[in-house]
Amino acid sequence: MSKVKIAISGIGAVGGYYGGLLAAYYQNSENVDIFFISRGENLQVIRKDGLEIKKSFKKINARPTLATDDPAEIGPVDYLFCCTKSYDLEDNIRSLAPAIGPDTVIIPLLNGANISERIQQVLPGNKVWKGCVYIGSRLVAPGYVQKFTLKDRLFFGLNGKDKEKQAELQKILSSARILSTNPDDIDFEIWKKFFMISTAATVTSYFNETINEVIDKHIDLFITLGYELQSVIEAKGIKLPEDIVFSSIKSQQMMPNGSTTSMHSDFRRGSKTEIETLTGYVIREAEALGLEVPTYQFMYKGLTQFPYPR
Ligand SMILES: NC(=O)C1=CN([C@@H]2O[C@H](COP(=O)(O)OP(=O)(O)OC[C@H]3O[C@@H](n4cnc5c(N)ncnc54)[C@H](OP(=O)(O)O)[C@@H]3O)[C@@H](O)[C@H]2O)C=CC1
Ligand SMILES: CC(C)(CO)C(=O)C(=O)O
Repeated sequence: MSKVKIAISGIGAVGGYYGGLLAAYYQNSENVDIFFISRGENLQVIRKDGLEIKKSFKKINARPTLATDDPAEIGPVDYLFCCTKSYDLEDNIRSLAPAIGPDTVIIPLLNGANISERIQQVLPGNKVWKGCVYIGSRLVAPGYVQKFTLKDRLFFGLNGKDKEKQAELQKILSSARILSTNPDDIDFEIWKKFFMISTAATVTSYFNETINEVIDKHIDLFITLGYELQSVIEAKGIKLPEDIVFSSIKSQQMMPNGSTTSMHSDFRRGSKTEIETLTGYVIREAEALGLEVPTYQFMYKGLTQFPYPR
């Protein structure tokens, strides 16, 4: 039997965490090869010293079969996890062409409501599943990923399709101690995660405060964003849990003090951000549906039209 080839594109906070756990477990495996698609100084450090992952009190060093910035060195893989940011999703997917064959399954782990659909538009003939993750992690230095939340869950799938292949992937993940769920209704999970991250990323970035700070000081606006987003998602015909506005905030109260969203971290660093995917998307969808989302609108305006206080 030929080896299962798995590539992870974007060895940052999310790709580094999941790719790292896979590479550490399958190092020297006769059945599975793990490839990292990375670049720059991060790639140089990983090639030299491996990738270090800090998870609670544990440190794991991971060395993939190959770490490269050239997907042609890898060739077509069985599974390709996409873990870059959403602002360069399409360009990144095009650059991955040499690693994508007719049987390659693509699994995006990015935050966003329509990430798989965006990939499918670039690759209309390929298999694109859906995915999302609940972890909080950061690439704190080249070659070094820290996970700061206890929460640790990866959801993936494609409603009712490819079940056998999904079972194969889930076995590969669980052997590497990656907690994953392959639900019957992956769309539900994607929208639930989008709900959580869109509201939290928007409010933490707007106030330049951590999740617990905005819960303490601006709970009213956090809730209002939730109601606005709930109205948009429901108008699209998507069913969410009835208590989504409050359960979503409650689930984030469990995050360690000082935790914030990755979009807020990007604003703080002065980097490019995912605002169009996490905030702008809601405004554009609301407009198309003829709905008002005033709180989203003023926060979006504040975040896009004024210099960010740092
Ligand atoms: N961090 C978190 O806790 C969570 C993040 N997410 C989501 O996951 C996605 C990824 O986020 P995160 O991991 O934090 O982001 P990071 O910026 O930490 O990681 C993305 C990585 O992708 C690399 N990259 C981008 N383009 C390419 C390319 N063409 N070739 C090789 N490498 C590339 C970046 O390199 P470079 O630095 O050189 O650009 C970077 O190292 C986002 O959608 C985010 O919202 C979801 C849940 C939790
Ligand atoms: C808020 C958090 C850490 C929760 O998983 C997240 O998804 C993100 O920052 O992108």
